[in-house]
Amino acid sequence: MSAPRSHADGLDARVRLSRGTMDLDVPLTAEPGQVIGVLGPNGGGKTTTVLALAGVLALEEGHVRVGGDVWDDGRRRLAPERRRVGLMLADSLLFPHLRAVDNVAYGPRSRGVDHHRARERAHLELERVGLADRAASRPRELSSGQQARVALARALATDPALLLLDEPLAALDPDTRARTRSDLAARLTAYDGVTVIVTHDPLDALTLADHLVFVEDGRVTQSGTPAEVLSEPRSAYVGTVVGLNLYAGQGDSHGHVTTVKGGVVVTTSPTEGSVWATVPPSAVSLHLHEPEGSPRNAWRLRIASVTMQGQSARVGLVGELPLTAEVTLESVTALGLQVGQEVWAAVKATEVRTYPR
Ligand SMILES: Nc1ncnc2c1ncn2[C@@H]1O[C@H](COP(=O)(O)OP(=O)(O)OP(=O)(O)O)[C@@H](O)[C@H]1O
Repeated sequence: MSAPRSHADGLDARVRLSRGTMDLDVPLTAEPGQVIGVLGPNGGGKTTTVLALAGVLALEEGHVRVGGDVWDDGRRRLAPERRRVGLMLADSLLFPHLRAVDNVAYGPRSRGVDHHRARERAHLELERVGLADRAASRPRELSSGQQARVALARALATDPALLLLDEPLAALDPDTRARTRSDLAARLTAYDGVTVIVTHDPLDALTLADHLVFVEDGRVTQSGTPAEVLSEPRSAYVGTVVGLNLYAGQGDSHGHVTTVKGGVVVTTSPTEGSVWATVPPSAVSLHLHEPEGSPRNAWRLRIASVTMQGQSARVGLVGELPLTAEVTLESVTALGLQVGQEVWAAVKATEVRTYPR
């Protein structure tokens, strides 16, 4: 029987360093085979974390241990080229004059593997990303999605214990992105090292990662499985990513939550004390007049934005309670919704969830 896998065999890191005005302190642990999705707003510290794991930036404190090897202990740092690490960025950074197979073989070659074995390995890695028949193509003869797959093959050709993907799909158009995302997911399933993927795209994170870590202003604001994060977001940014209206507030035993900005939300599932309250945008209905039958939640708000999304529209509302509503296109037309207009927004108390903050 094989020994159970643990963080000691995978990634065990606490990345502490300052960069400019940012003070970064990010713990990250993962078992072999796990995919960690790192998300966060611009400037939050995601790329800095990746650069520290790769060894490009030194830790000031903390540690990076991978597969039981110490890569950085805050005093001594293993050079990037001596780490078993694979890196893939938004720009695939392929050598334009080299064929795909030689681009992939470059990694093992630069680590001392002989020419023949490096090329053999490169062919195998190209086959694993579905590009066996494009080995002789140069980057300019490949589509953007194929170039991304060559970059992935190159990152994996050195048998990294840690694979770092920083916005790997960001440069692709939406169709190519969707296809490459599923190719990437398939390849990662067969990879037994730890993967850390930095992304802005919730879909990338939810489809590729089995654990999410949100980094905002140098700190982890939430971490958990996608299901945990989806059901209980714990920062305004996470709320936006998972597409829920999220309010911090104080709850009482009668189901009233007074939000920190002053608005009141009523729920049938009260939690007392410091709470988060969520309202799904699809649960918000909009009306020109005060809704009858007095729903427990009705606010008079002003429309700040209307964005079409397929067959529905997202309506941004401001006032005593900032709110996003998702309504049908028919409602937009029937109500004649326009930016600047005042409307009533109603939400059933049964649709409001609360949980401790
Ligand atoms: N070379 C640098 N010198 C000084 N400060 C820097 C440097 N690079 C980044 N920073 C600062 O470090 C912080 C984190 O940057 P980082 O690139 O890690 O963020 P990020 O989360 O990856 O953002 P983005 O999503 O925009 O790529 C930022 O506030 C930035 O101002």
